[in-house]
Amino acid sequence: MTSTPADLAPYDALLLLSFGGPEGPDDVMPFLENVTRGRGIPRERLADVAEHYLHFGGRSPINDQNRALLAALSTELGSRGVDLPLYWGNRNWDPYLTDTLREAHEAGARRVLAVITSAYSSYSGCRQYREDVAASVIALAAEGRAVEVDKVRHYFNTPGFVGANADGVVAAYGRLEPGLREGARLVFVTHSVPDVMEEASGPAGGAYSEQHRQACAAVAEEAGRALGTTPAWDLVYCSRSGPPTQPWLEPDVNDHLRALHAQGVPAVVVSPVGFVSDHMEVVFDIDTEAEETAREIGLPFQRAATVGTAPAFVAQLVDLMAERAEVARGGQPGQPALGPWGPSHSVCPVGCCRNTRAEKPAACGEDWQQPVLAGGTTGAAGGRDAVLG
Ligand SMILES: CC1=C(CCC(=O)O)c2cc3nc(cc4[nH]c(cc5[nH]c(cc1n2)c(C)c5CCC(=O)O)c(CCC(=O)O)c4C)C(CCC(=O)O)=C3C
Ligand SMILES: [Fe+2]
Repeated sequence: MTSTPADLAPYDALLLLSFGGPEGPDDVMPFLENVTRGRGIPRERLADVAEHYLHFGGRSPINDQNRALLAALSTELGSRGVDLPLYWGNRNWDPYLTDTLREAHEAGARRVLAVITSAYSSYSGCRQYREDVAASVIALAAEGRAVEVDKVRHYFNTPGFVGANADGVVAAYGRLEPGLREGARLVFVTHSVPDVMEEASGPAGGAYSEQHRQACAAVAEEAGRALGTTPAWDLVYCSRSGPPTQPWLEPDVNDHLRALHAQGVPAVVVSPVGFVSDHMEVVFDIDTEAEETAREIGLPFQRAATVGTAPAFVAQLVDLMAERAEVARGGQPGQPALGPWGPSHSVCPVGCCRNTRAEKPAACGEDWQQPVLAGGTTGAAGGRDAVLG
């Protein structure tokens, strides 16, 4: 484990940036309208998804999981002597990002380091958050507030993320009947995305599924060390939406379980490697639907834990913050990464995870420019202290 300087200079605040979710039945439709604004999701799909949330009392698990992650991060930061304020802001629900950044600015924050609750490159998992940050920073500049936001690199191939997933897989194998363990297939599941989003993901396209395959291979290999042999694995998808005419990544997890059963696979361990905690997709699409499919066809099924607040994952996120601060100071920190691609970029290249629908400014990228403050000065480092006194 790296030692973290108590000071994450030049940053003066930290941010957990997430998706947000409804907290009760009355929030469900307004939340879904926020999520799907301009995204071309059919109404029937919205009604279906509203049902998933209502099935759980209209409350998404995601906010409480983020609260737990914030608490775990605070403890880890505190144990390393870091006492920067840690904020939480969402794309689709309260606390909304702009309000959070305004509050941070009010309390004195000028350079904020963000961690996003998504491990992989894609428009939905990365650039859309960067667009949200840009929109918030621009809105605050119009109020005369200068805030700069950077993000940590993608963590799909970091030892802490891979290790925590591997621990979950090993524990799930341990819950299968002993006679079933050896032949049990390891089925990794992530969020499906439209083929066009997959093709635009990362700097050169195709990064979404490739990063997943690299993470899956690393998790399987690490789990294999504890299990005695590396399990055979597949990567499959859940939560397809959009019109049926639009191609999305396949196979769907339910179809895949049927196919495995037909091939004679005796059992499955399902690892939701695409999700950092037990989101609605995990508790509904996997624990409810896919589990039911497995039960229907008589396929023994164990679901591996998501990384959640696993200590190795939490420590990894704090390591990434320390690394990113060193990069911002002009240093060259070690950047541990498993698999062929090595460490992901800290600043997104131009065109990375391109928005295929519209061109919007995106923060944390090579082509991002801090907006001009109301009053005529830029918010860029150097000028801002003079402006704001
Ligand atoms: C790649 C990806 C992640 C990243 C993985 C990550 O960040 O972990 C992610 C996260 C999440 N997605 C979430 C919820 C929703 N996503 C939707 C719609 C969509 N997601 C997409 C992709 C992704 N989504 C796409 C391509 C669409 C179609 C519309 C569009 O092109 O934008 C819809 C609309 C209804 C529907 O279509 O299903 C909902 C309600 C929640 C909250 C869950 C909770 O409440 O616990 C979370 C964390
Ligand atoms: Fe989603």
